[in-house]
Amino acid sequence: ILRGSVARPHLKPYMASLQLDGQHVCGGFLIAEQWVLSAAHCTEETDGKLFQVLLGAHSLTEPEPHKRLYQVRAQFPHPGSNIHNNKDDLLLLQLEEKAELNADVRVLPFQREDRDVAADTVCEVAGWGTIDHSGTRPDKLHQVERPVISRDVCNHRTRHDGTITQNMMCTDSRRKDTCKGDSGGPLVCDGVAEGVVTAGSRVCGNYKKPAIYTRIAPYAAWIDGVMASADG
Ligand SMILES: O=C(O)c1[nH]c2ccc(F)cc2c1NC(=O)[C@H]1C[C@@H]1c1ccccc1
Repeated sequence: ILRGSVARPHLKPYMASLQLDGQHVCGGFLIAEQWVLSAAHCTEETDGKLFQVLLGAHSLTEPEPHKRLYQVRAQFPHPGSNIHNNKDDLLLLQLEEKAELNADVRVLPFQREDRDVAADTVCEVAGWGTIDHSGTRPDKLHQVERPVISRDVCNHRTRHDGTITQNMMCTDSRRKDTCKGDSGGPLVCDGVAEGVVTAGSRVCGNYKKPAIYTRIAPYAAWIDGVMASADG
């Protein structure tokens, strides 16, 4: 998160850190007791290894009362996701067991009504991604508020030039922005997850390249289907 602030500890109890060998790779969030939603691109350099999911954390390194690392039983990248674009950039992770819910570990509801969030709506995004242009990685969760921008503005030829589909949405990236390592985290508007930070490589903090999110509502049926089919 660029030019945000350290989050209030454990006030975003749905946040997950997807880790490999103890290293944060991407964000994610708890959508059900045994399920985390993230971004499919985050699995690109894992050569088939499964993530581990850290829940209940504020600091990535310090001991905290409800912090716990969960094993992943299975990972389900959306079948339409691919390395060439940001389409269908969603990843469902089934935890090895149901997460123990408590003050620091809680499910975040996601939007099921497929309607665009109005432009200028101020939403919030959090993550353990880079916090400055030299790529400093934070130990604590950061957050930032960002206004939604319309798909038309985001698709302008000087911005993302028509690549933003109906299943994507954008927020203003002037100075304050998401950045590498924040991908997979939720864009939260009025307490509901509306989008997932896309994990395609993208410049951060440049107003000409707004942040891109996968809208969740269009994928509600896919999410429900995967959760229902995997012994759950
Ligand atoms: O965050 C992203 O946008 C993104 N997209 C990807 C695609 C493939 C892929 F193998 C990884 C990623 C990845 N995450 C990262 O590189 C994470 C490792 C870097 C990082 C940044 C800040 C703080 C901690 C760790």
